[in-house]
Amino acid sequence: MAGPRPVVLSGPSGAGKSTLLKKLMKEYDSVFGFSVSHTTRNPRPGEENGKDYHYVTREVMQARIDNGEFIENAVFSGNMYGTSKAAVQDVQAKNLICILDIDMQGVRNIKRTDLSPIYISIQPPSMAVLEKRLRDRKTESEESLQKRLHAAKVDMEFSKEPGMFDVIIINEDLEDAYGKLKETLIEEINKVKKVGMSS
Ligand SMILES: Nc1ncnc2c1ncn2[C@@H]1O[C@H](COP(=O)(O)OP(=O)(O)OP(=O)(O)O)[C@@H](O)[C@H]1O
Ligand SMILES: Nc1nc2c(ncn2[C@@H]2O[C@H](COP(=O)(O)O)[C@@H](O)[C@H]2O)c(=O)[nH]1
Repeated sequence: MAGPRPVVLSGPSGAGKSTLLKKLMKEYDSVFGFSVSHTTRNPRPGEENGKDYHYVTREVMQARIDNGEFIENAVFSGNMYGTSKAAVQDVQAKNLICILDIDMQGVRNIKRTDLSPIYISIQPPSMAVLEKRLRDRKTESEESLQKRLHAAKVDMEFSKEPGMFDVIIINEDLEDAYGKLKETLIEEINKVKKVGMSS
């Protein structure tokens, strides 16, 4: 379907992807729509089924993958995650910019599709800062935290692969990082606003 280009936000767990995308969706609520992924991990306090994720069992997730319902799927830190075709279509049907928050396996897999998004990597200023943010968030067990830190090291190298991302944003100061994110997306934002005004 023709429409605004989707946006992929990727980067290590704890780098600040959700924080940045929530700010963006708050400021431009009629411009962006979130692609609600499926996951087998448990909801965190405050997360809502159908809004943050569709929380499903492994059996349900695997059956839907086998049924061809996903554009991409991956195992991250021991849990399954995936972007369903319906999640993206729901946003695109409203002519909004679809935002996907996915890990690096998802980025590789999306590159094999015809989605053609803008690829943005959100990176932490250092591993030490990342670890502090993840610990302070208090959402992970020690085991999950260690898995996420291990994946983060791989992700930080992956983000440097030439051509992998259109833009890499270091999220040190939140307002600076948010400013860079808006700057990257302003052209697409203005296109959607223009269409909204003329319809
Ligand atoms: N620039 C920043 N300065 C300080 N703290 C930050 C900054 N950006 C985000 N945080 C905090 O760091 C923690 C991790 O951020 P967030 O949950 O947005 O990361 P994430 O990349 O979405 O992680 P995940 O992939 O695990 O969902 C949160 O507690 C958030 O409030
Ligand atoms: N490949 C995919 N990765 C996804 C998807 N949804 C989320 N994620 C990534 O998983 C990790 C962990 O997320 P968390 O919410 O448990 O902290 C993070 O890097 C997300 O970007 C997806 O559909 N596909």
